[in-house]
Amino acid sequence: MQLPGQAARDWHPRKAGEGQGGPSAGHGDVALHPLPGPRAQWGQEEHSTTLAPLLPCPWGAHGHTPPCLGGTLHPAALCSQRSPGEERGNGAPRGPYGPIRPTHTIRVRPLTCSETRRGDQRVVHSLGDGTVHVSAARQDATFGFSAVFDAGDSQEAVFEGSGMRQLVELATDGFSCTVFAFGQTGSGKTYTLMGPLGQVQHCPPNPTGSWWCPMQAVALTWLSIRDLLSPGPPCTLPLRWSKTRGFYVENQLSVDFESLEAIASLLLQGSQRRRTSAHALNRHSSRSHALLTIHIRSRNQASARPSRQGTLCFVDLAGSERVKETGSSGELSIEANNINRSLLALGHCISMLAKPRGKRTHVPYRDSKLTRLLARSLGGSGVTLMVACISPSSRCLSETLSTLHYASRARRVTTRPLANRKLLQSLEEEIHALQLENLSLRQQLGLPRVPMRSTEVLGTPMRMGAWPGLGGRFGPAGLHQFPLEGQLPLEGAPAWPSLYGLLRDFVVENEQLR
Ligand SMILES: Nc1ncnc2c1ncn2[C@@H]1O[C@H](COP(=O)(O)OP(=O)(O)OP(=O)(O)O)[C@@H](O)[C@H]1O
Repeated sequence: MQLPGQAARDWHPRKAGEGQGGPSAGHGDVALHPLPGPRAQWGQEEHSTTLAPLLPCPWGAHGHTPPCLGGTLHPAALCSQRSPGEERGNGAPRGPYGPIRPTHTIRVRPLTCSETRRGDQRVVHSLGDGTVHVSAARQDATFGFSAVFDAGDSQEAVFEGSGMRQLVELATDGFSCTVFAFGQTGSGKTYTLMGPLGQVQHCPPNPTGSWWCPMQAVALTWLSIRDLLSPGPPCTLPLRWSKTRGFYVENQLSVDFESLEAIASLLLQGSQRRRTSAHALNRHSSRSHALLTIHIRSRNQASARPSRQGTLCFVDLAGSERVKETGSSGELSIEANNINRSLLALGHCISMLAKPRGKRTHVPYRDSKLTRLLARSLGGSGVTLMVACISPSSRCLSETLSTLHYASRARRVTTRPLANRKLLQSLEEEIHALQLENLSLRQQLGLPRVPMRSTEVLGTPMRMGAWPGLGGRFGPAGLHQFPLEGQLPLEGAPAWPSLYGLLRDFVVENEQLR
């Protein structure tokens, strides 16, 4: 299949599930870094918006080093902006990396031309240090978040300061990562995820062809799910559930890329397929939620090392709308009600997830298509970054306050990230090889042998179940009793060891011995 005007060699569509088991031939030059791209239609009003996606290059940070040697890949990196003690619930069960709270970032957009013309006051101010102040008669309030970006901050500042870069690095290491943009209509969600003109850079090619990144994109309304990458007339796709995959969209088109231009072009066409309408607050208001998923897979066939398979999902939620303020009527007002309905369902899930584990009852994921698809990102094994977008205008005050309260509530939600099983296996192999090498270096230098750190016998690759603390709970030592993605450790399970930390220790020791 080929999109109009798109060179066939540039992209390679597949239905979801086709050829997902391993790297496909010839799709190596995938680049997910901002590049100059054509003008996008997702959210243009007074400011021009273009495809300058906040999608960095997966191999840029550490693509040619063994997994995790770069030292920046621990999910704790995402916690660095949090206050002490926030990361771990008291006595809460831990994943391999401990419970993680989604990082919460606020982005305040500039006043638009029409707001300035109308004489709207600027009532939202960043006070620095992750604090945002809303000042208005009788409604003064200050909120604290991981980071706050003001009207003058660039896309790059948001990318670097919000933790998005670490998120991408985690995705390249096998984690399931999600970036949510939410907020009132016209608050800059699409702009934040897609970016402005001229802020894109050239991305280095993927020289070893070691990554393979099929991409999928859907638009969701209350009633239907549509493929944004599939050419031809729009058709509704079914939402299914399976034990292994959880909720997923059936027959979704998956597109492989060989160049960033191809991604930019396809995103542009995808964005044009997403329905937008004009109302009083946004001339190009999105009438659906958009989910863009990039499956990041390494293609390390030569070493026969298991490949890493992470995902990076960008969720551009449709904005909440007060029909009185947007002036919507007819079909537009029905759409607005449906958007609000699905955002309410999302809010209910977040409220429930934000409760302490003991007090949590049923999380109503099944209440909407949106919450079904986001179930894993919200409370499961993924790493999530939430960007709340707000308008600084006095006219939007009540919506702004409600977004900030919503974001504060969402801060209490934790997830327990699990990298995929293959990655963990490859980490263990890496640790084992280093351990042997260090031992032999010690012998050559006449240094004493250090005690082994696990129960394994030298010469036998370490097994996941062999780590202290794992055997008792998840099965006998020496067996692969690692929970699958989505299967979370049980309440009260012993702390999981940090393979990353151990690997880093061995690398440091190795460097010293050399
Ligand atoms: N940080 C920013 N800097 C400059 N312009 C911005 C910024 N954020 C948003 N804008 C402009 O504000 C307008 C609305 O932005 P956008 O369409 O991204 O909002 P939205 O939240 O996605 O709206 P909706 O929910 O209605 O789709 C656009 O014209 C966009 O270019």
